[in-house]
Amino acid sequence: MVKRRVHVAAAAIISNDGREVLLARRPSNVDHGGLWEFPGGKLAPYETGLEGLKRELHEELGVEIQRAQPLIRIHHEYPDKHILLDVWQVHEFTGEPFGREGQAVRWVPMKELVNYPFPAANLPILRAVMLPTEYLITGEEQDEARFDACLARALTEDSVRLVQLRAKGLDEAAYLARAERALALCREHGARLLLNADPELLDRVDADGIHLTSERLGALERRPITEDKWLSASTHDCQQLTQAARIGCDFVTLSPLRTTPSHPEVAPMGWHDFQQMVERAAMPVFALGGMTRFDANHARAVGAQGIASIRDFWK
Ligand SMILES: Nc1nc2c([nH]c(=O)n2[C@H]2C[C@H](O)[C@@H](COP(=O)(O)OP(=O)(O)OP(=O)(O)O)O2)c(=O)[nH]1
Ligand SMILES: [Mg+2]
Repeated sequence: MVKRRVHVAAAAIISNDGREVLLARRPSNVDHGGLWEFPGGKLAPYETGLEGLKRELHEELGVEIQRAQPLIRIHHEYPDKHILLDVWQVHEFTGEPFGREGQAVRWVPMKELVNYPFPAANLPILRAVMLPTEYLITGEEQDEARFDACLARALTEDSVRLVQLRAKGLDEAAYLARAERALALCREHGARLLLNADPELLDRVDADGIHLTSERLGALERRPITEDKWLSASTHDCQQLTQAARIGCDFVTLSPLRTTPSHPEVAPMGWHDFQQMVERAAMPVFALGGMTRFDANHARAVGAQGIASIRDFWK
């Protein structure tokens, strides 16, 4: 049987305060009936994703999109069809949303999203909705006071909300001490902290998750931490992306996009290859390697979650 290919545009509509997202419930008489979804629907012939989304949100909710940005694209095999979910983050709209087709519609706090039953393809969308566009990786720093000052600056002035504590030069005791201070700073600013360390360290510091080096990623058979924590990993090629999906990573970095002073010997992949790999990855991907915040829009446009960087944030 040749499967039908269906291109669906869907919207993550975020409330003004950034805390809630709008969900709709699929009627009981359609496929995936009774499950919750991000409003949207199938594209008409020759429609682009954004055109189709505008039409669907008008038809289903009575709202007009003013500003939207690509969030994530997911290819998913259902038993009867191959579906491309083309998800947009809607930042601004006019009109008061209501279920024009009789469907239930509800604003749901981000934290409660995981309690709603969704179609199987939707898990990566939940991850993407909760993630910011920028992922800070901490710089190698000898001096603890300087470390604290750099992190505090990035959290306040750059409004960074996702931090990876990378400190290859520290022994375990020094790493743990730094992690405790970094965690306190992150909590103060509502940011999440992932430890680039042995997953077992999460028993010692109650951080928000673990970032795996590609070496740790390759050695794992299964997800090393519980579902309530976040798991990210460093990847550089398709094989590592597949491994990250296999062990249930929530998101990844993919590098090096450009040549960087820290890894001058590694050939950069460039935007073309990056885009092709991101398109096949069913999880949020941060572009890494010579990235600055000025690259974030372009990263989004080619399907990424955003950018990860040390140098652009560490000053
Ligand atoms: N809108 C939407 N569809 C989703 C999500 N997750 C998911 O697997 N799907 C699937 C379910 C359907 O097979 C397909 C969307 O088709 P649909 O039936 O809603 O299409 P439509 O709104 O154009 O409705 P219709 O006029 O064809 O009845 O995508 C999601 O979060 N939102
Ligand atoms: Mg629909």
